[in-house]
Amino acid sequence: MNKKIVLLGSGELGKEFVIAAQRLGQTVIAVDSYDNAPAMQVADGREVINMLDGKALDALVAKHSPDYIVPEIEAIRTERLYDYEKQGITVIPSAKAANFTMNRKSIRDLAAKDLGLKTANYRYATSAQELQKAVKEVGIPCVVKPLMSSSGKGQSTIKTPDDIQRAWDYSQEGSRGDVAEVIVEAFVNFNYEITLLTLTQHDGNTLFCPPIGHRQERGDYQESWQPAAMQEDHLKTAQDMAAQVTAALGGAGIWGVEFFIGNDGVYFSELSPRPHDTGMVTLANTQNYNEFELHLRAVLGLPIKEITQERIGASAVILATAHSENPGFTGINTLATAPKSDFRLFGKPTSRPYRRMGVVVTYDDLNGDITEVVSRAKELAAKVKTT
Ligand SMILES: Nc1ncnc2c1ncn2[C@@H]1O[C@H](COP(=O)(O)OP(=O)(O)OP(=O)(O)O)[C@@H](O)[C@H]1O
Ligand SMILES: NCC(=O)N[C@@H]1O[C@H](COP(=O)([O-])[O-])[C@@H](O)[C@H]1O
Ligand SMILES: [Mg+2]
Repeated sequence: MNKKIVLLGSGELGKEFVIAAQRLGQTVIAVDSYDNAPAMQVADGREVINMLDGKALDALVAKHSPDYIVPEIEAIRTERLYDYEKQGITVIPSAKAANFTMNRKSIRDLAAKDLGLKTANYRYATSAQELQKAVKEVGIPCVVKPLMSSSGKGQSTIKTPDDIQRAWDYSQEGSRGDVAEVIVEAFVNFNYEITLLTLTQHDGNTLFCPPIGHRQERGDYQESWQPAAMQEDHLKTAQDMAAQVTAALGGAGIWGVEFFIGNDGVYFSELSPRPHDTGMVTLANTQNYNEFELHLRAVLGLPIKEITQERIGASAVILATAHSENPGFTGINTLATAPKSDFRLFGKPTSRPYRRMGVVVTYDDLNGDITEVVSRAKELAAKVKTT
């Protein structure tokens, strides 16, 4: 069963996915907009194209005629994926999932309006003037995000009316794709937030990983841990919502479904139809299969009967501090000698401030102390500096 997979996006998440695929003898062509991206370094082949260019995507798919197309980022001309599905290529998890999640409007309207899930109150705006009006309607504080962006790019919080113009300008700098529109969401004063990794399978058996807690700065994750302590009824509510939204989008794979938990219950935030950055905590072997192995097995249609928690764990990111064409690290020996921990350096060929360059994972056995495991991950990550 050697299958050919075209991976659209070749960052750190793709790299671990390719490693999982290689271990089961699959062939992967890794694609991104720049050469020597992390996943390319371990794949069978590579292509450098602009994935927002439909013609370039068509040519790539025609050239390789893969069994599977696995999107790894959002910035893809996802409308084209429906056609590839019609040609008999399996898009993971489905063309609809990739298409709806690339634009915050489609996924938010599906969740809030069609499925009636609880979300932050929200409006859309296509100009600074419309944003003024939208902010009045949802109230201050509120969060502004480009419809097409990820990892917090172009995202900011409005705390006073004076912030509105700046939030608009910032959203336009951080937006990728060709849409100028933003979503403005009421600020949810949550107690904590989680990612619920959800596995959908061809046989209809949907499974959930233990919830992952995480902390964000500038809209980007800093640490994550598993399991996140949670009230049983909140977990059940989140699982129900995750089952509904993944069923509406269709297909098999791992999904990172994000929730805020406040005093007034569980809010659906957004989801990735692919491995999630906060799910890198599973690289600490917290589960019988990490999120990348789960994704690969779901892609190949290998049945997963259960997901079990084997350890507790945490992850903390290693971020670059400066622009470099030849990034390096100091402090790696400290990581190498630390007990109950491991790390990844992604091999990104260039750095810019706040670019994620690596990750530290820590773990303990099931009766360990999660707070201690998280502090250890943070302390270790802080010992590494990029040069
Ligand atoms: N309405 C909100 N109220 C309070 N906090 C929010 C709200 N929206 C976003 N945040 C905070 O910002 C973080 C990033 O937001 P979101 O997940 O929407 O951005 P993103 O760019 O899609 O990030 P990623 O691609 O990494 O998941 C959230 O995890 C949360 O901490
Ligand atoms: N929140 C989404 C996320 O974490 N995506 C991961 O980051 C890479 C882009 O990194 P880069 O911006 O450093 O090239 C993506 O390719 C994916 O692996
Ligand atoms: Mg998010």
